[in-house]
Amino acid sequence: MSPFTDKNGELYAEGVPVSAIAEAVGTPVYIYSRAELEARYLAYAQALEGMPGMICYAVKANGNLAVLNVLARLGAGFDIVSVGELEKVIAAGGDPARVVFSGVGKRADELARALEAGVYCFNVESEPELERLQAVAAAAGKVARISLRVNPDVDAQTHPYISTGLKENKFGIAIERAEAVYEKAAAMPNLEVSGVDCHIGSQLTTIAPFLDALDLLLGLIDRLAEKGITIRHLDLGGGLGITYQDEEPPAPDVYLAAVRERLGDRNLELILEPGRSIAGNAGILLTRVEMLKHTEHKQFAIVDAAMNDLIRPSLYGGWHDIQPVKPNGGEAQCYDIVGPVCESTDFLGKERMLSLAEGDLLAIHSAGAYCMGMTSNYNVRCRPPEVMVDGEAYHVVRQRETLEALLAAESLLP
Ligand SMILES: Cc1ncc(COP(=O)(O)O)c(C=O)c1O
Ligand SMILES: N[C@@H](CCCC[NH3+])C(=O)O
Repeated sequence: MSPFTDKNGELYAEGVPVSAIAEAVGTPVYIYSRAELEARYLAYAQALEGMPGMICYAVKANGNLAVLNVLARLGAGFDIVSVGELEKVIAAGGDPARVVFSGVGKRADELARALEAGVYCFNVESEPELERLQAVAAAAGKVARISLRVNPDVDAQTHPYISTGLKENKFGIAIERAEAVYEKAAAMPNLEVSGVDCHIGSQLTTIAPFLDALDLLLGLIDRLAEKGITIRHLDLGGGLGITYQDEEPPAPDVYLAAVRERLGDRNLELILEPGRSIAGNAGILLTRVEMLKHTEHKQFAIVDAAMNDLIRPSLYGGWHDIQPVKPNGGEAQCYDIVGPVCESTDFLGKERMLSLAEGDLLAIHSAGAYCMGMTSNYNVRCRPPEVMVDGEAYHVVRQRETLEALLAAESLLP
């Protein structure tokens, strides 16, 4: 059940009326549920029970320190794509030995820092990266554990902007090239070949594309074994979707049961890198109606959150449920919910049937993943604060950005 539910005619986050949070910290504000984050992580951890492996939460989905800390306390691993994410994981109490490092453009200084911190594995995405890592590891006198991210050319059947496992995508090493690159890696003195990795896309709502990719990777693992290259771990990336509207993605236990069946008695450690399916439905964005604008063609509810606060609708046509915090029982009308930014793509939802008045609070659901992390200062708007609800209590886990700080970061010419 969602941690964001109606009680006494208004919306609660766990045991806290969200209107109280709006009163205290203002709007727009992101609100997360600790219980939901924990439940979603544990669903994965339990589905993996009895087999060696790690659930490495994809930090990019939501990298707030408190979010990372909640997961680190449960023993989560982390999937990172930058040294910035690594430092956040460490600051949040995460164990670098449970970190995998993904990403297509890792700088030499990032590789060096990750090696020094002792990350579990580098998910190498190209031959130039392999050579760069060998050089960095040699200079440090260390051995770096690697997997190759293989691009299996599988259609994830998701939005083209968040599909990553097709030939035309920039990610990974083409599966046809993979054996040759593994041979090259195995001959490099400061690299230890350990795994095979893939990540075919995000917001997948069926298991079939994952299993197609898995079959291709298992075939590769067998061919490598014939060449004397032993693969010890398999990283299937993230990608499991969530319900925004009416999607019915499989639960982690169903997904993992299918994977485990395919793996049979192979002696492989399994790594997953879920992001959205852990954080997505653990967060909402709370916004307030500034004004209602009626035109001949349309009715607009102009709210105090905008595309700079939540860009998924503008960028991917992402659909998020929008719900009045205290429904007023009036007659619903058709509104476009838009922000104050000077772009026609600045909308949070279109053609929603709602009964609204100026000053009303609205909750934008499924906003725990890829929302706060993708905020910007466009139109010189300050990034919103973040609040973590924990039972009957709540904590501000990131302050609202201030105009003073924004101005202070820039300077005039001398
Ligand atoms: C390499 C990698 N791992 C994990 C993820 C997390 O994906 P998701 O949030 O769909 O689970 C992503 C993002 O798509 C990614 O690029
Ligand atoms: N930002 C995307 C997901 C990107 C996944 C990262 N590889 C979204 O909101 O759906």
